[in-house]
Amino acid sequence: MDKPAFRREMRRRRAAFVAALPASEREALLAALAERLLALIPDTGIVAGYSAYGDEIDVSALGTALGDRYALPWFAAREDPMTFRRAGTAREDGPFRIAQPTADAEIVEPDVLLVPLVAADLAGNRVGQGKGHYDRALAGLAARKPILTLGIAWDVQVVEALPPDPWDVPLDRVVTPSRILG
Ligand SMILES: Nc1nc2c(c(=O)[nH]1)N(C=O)[C@@H](CNc1ccc(C(=O)N[C@@H](CCC(=O)O)C(=O)O)cc1)CN2
Ligand SMILES: Nc1ncnc2c1ncn2[C@@H]1O[C@H](COP(=O)(O)OP(=O)(O)OP(=O)(O)O)[C@@H](O)[C@H]1O
Repeated sequence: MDKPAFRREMRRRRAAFVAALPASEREALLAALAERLLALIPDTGIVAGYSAYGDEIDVSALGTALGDRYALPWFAAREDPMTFRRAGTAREDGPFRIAQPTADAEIVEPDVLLVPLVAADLAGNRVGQGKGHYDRALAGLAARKPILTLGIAWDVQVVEALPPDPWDVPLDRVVTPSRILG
């Protein structure tokens, strides 16, 4: 199966899982994920999360818990590289129609990067949106300072093995509501 077909297949699998997930169970899984993440994340440093959209797993509870230390991806335009700004509380829609901090929020360099996944394997190889935003961010940030990278997903998004592309930078850990891999 080629990568676009695999990505579609995994998005379908995620959609089917989320559609069948009762609200109460969803809340329990989100709380379990936030708790696992809080236990893994060091006590200091900037943590870049993401504003979940569609069927992605929501990490906003972690953002609330981290307060000032929480940052989000920020884009001026679709073609621009991904940057990060302190999350604060104000949000506006970015060019991908994903909520982001306002343009006056401080630019920051994360020490911990939460990476929303379409799929990952047991070794931390990853498939995302396919636009290379996280591929480039992982390469760029890691060249400047040590960074902890945590892939975030529902359990159904984890597969045994994915063939990595040459530019792929494996994740340090993959975290789901029930497991920490890696
Ligand atoms: N919640 C969240 N925030 C994120 C990402 C992500 O995957 N999830 N990103 C990850 O890089 C970055 C934004 N990059 C993105 C790149 C492409 C699309 C996009 O095209 N989405 C549409 C169309 C997909 C398609 O090409 O078919 C979609 O999902 O329907 C979205 C975000 C940073 N913020
Ligand atoms: N370090 C990099 N610098 C420039 N371009 C890159 C880099 N890494 C990847 N790319 C390009 O970005 C695209 C990423 O496609 P790929 O299918 O690997 O996305 P992905 O695994 O879903 O990851 P992402 O979540 O980063 O989009 C490819 O076209 C690749 O050539």
